[in-house]
Amino acid sequence: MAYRVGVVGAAGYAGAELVRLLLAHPDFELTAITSNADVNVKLADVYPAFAGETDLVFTAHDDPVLESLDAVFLAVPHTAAMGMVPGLLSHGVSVFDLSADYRLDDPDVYEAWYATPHTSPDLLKTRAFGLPELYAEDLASARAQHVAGEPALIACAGCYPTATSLAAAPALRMGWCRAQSLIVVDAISGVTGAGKGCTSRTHFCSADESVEAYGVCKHRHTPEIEQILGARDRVIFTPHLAPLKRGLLSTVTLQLDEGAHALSTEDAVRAYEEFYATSPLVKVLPAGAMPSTSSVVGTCSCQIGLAVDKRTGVLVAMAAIDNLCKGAAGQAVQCANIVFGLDERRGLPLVGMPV
Ligand SMILES: NC(=O)C1=CN([C@@H]2O[C@H](COP(=O)(O)OP(=O)(O)OC[C@H]3O[C@@H](n4cnc5c(N)ncnc54)[C@H](OP(=O)(O)O)[C@@H]3O)[C@@H](O)[C@H]2O)C=CC1
Ligand SMILES: CC(=O)N[C@@H](CCC(=O)OP(=O)(O)O)C(=O)O
Repeated sequence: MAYRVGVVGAAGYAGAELVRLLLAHPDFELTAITSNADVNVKLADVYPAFAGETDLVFTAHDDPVLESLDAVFLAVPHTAAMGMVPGLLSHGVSVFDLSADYRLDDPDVYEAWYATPHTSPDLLKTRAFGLPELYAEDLASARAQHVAGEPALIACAGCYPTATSLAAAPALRMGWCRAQSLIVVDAISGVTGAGKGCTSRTHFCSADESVEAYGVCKHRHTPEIEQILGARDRVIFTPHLAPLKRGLLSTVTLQLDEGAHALSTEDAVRAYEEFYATSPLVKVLPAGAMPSTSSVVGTCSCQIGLAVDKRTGVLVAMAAIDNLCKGAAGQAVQCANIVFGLDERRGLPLVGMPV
């Protein structure tokens, strides 16, 4: 039996990626796609990549059919999502929210970073955090809710927090890092990370042939990364925009504790391989190999590379993902697979284009 699902915000970049994945998924029947800007327009007229594959037509974001579905994926901006989630849940629809609205545990932290009061803070206590490799228990609870006939709310992790945390969390959880030390994150994203709308920063003439830092010391993903890593006020996060369509590389520098100074790169690789032994979407590369965005673009895989610098006593942990896939749509489908009792890889592309 196929589960009936919908995508709200399907004309946006993350929404269109959801459509790509869901149309190819054997267990989900994509029943509704919404866009207010393109209502009554055929999907293939907006994204010619879908020509000949589907006759789906956009309906409005408040299409009542959404309330009858098994699950809805929300690919709308933060603040818009929290206007929709309580209503969908009240109709028994599970929600996979790609926005930041339900990611932060503390509504005051949300208000401080998003300049908007949270309108359904109670849901923050029961939502699952959608980063399966690091929040298996949350996803198991969401699965149990589904089995019990209750709708689940999954707050899918952000793109930068996903790559950064997959790179850094094992070292922190295994106790390798010096207590209270700073965690330095330099990350690079392709321009689709900024969504479909064009700004002076993302305009071709600004973004092409240039790499620039932005949001320095004030990016809204900082508290999300700190929450996942359990490192409040210790993350220095510097995102950069690069002239790529898709792809995100996060390079994290972690100060090793004296007890971990004997660690070699090979030891670190072995320990990370063990940490991710039951996480099929994460590929830990051998010592000396470097993750690259080109290897993961179009896939839901995350490649991790590691290097220990004995001279300075740091671990450099790097993770490459496709911001639209493992960083957004693919991770949402991975979470849905788990909630609906399917193999977490079901329907997800895992091997990129070799060249
Ligand atoms: N792009 C990325 O790499 C990632 C994105 N995300 C998150 O996914 C969500 C979508 O991002 P992205 O696809 O990049 O954004 P886009 O700007 O490309 O698309 C946004 C979509 O949201 C809809 N929308 C805009 N405003 C509203 C509103 N007020 N109420 C309801 N719907 C609205 C638009 O609908 P319409 O068609 O009517 O204009 C559009 O379809 C965001 O929350 C983003 O933070 C998460 C991780 C990575
Ligand atoms: C390149 C670029 O501009 N990226 C976006 C982040 C991507 C995103 O969609 O944010 P969420 O993961 O929180 O949804 C930014 O820096 O705001």
